[in-house]
Amino acid sequence: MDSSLTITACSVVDLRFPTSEEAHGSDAMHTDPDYSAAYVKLSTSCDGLAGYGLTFTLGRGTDLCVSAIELLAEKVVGKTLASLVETFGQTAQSIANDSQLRWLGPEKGVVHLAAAALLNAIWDLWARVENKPLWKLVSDLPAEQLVDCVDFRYLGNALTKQDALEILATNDSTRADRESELHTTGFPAYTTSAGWLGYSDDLIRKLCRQALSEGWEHFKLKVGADLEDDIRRAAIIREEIGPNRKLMVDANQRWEVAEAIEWVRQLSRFDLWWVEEPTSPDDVVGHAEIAKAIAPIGVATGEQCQNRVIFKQLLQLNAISFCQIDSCRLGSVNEILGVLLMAKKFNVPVCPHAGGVGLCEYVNHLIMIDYIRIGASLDNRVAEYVDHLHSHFVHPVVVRSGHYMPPTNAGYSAEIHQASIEQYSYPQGSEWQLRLAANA
Ligand SMILES: C[C@H](O)[C@@H](O)CC(=O)C(=O)O
Ligand SMILES: [Mg+2]
Repeated sequence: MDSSLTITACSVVDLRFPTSEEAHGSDAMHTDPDYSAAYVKLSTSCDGLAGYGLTFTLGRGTDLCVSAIELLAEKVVGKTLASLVETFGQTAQSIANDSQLRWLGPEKGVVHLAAAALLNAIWDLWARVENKPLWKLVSDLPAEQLVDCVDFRYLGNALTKQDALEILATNDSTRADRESELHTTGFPAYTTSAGWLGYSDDLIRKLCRQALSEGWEHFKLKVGADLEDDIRRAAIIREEIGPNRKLMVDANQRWEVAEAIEWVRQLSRFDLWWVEEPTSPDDVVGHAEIAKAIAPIGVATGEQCQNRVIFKQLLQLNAISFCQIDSCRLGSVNEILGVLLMAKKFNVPVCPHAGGVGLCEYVNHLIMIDYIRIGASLDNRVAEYVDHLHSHFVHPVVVRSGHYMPPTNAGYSAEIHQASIEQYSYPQGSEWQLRLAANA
């Protein structure tokens, strides 16, 4: 790497896509999501070379993330890329732990989402400089360097640096086989695209049939608002997909603990594989209680787990059977690597969340890293796929017969077409100007 390559500027755009107009992405708590992103570009001293990153939001409030990223940017602008990634775990820690901004978290909420966007852009830049897709950059790192990217603070009673090195060492001799397997068959995925809460019964049927024809084997249905509706919708989807394919449900935090147990009991006739976010993402003990009561149906959670400490507790208390990392809620690859390593140590499969804009593009890299270097298994592993907004990305995900294929372009895949930015930046983009004028 050219050691003088310097980050010269950080620009941030508030991008919003009006997905709520057709209920795409809707669930029992988020009834009108406009899939959105605070989108970062890090310009550099090398003309034409930039790093791109984003954090996922739901519409209103994206501007708060934009402001937080602008505040954090002073930690990277003027720095060389080499100095930032040399001890990347420390860089991540310094961004997540600004001595004043941390009061707004710490390591949670808007400021942590902002940290993720900024760090995602640094990872993208590093991968571009090395001319590798992000997953390949990380998969090729020497074990010590990979482990130095992790922020181990607060993990000591669950995962040490030594544990991490041992996990990597155990997987080392077989990693090339797994990498070549990914090139051939990809990583298994599931679809949520047929099951959004705001979709009509007819649309669910139609989308199930379409997904079956595309080779999907795992389906997720949104539930939690009304039991009778859930029973009817689950019956439709089970009828369409048959008895042998996997069905998961997602309540998006809608229930009290006892209510979750009873609701799942009512839905268990549809042979559920997991129940996702049954209650508050902060209620670790509640998750453990639900997990015990509904077994063998598994509890899955993570898309709104604010940081690695919550994941640590969920794992320590046997509260989850599926660990759903989120590429933008955790503090980027640095914090995610720590969670992947903990999940491996506790023998819990990682099934990343990807319902959002750009999240499929990101998890595509993360599952490759997990399979090649850390989790090293496909047992009970599926990554989420949703079929929205991919055409806005310069290098969109490639999914074949229900499997994510390894990205081939250099970087972390978050770069968005300039034309899309001009249409969907908020409020000045042409699509929003049309809508704002129509509503005036
Ligand atoms: C608001 C989002 O679409 C959310 O429903 C995504 C989600 O829970 C998932 O994909 O899982
Ligand atoms: Mg979910």
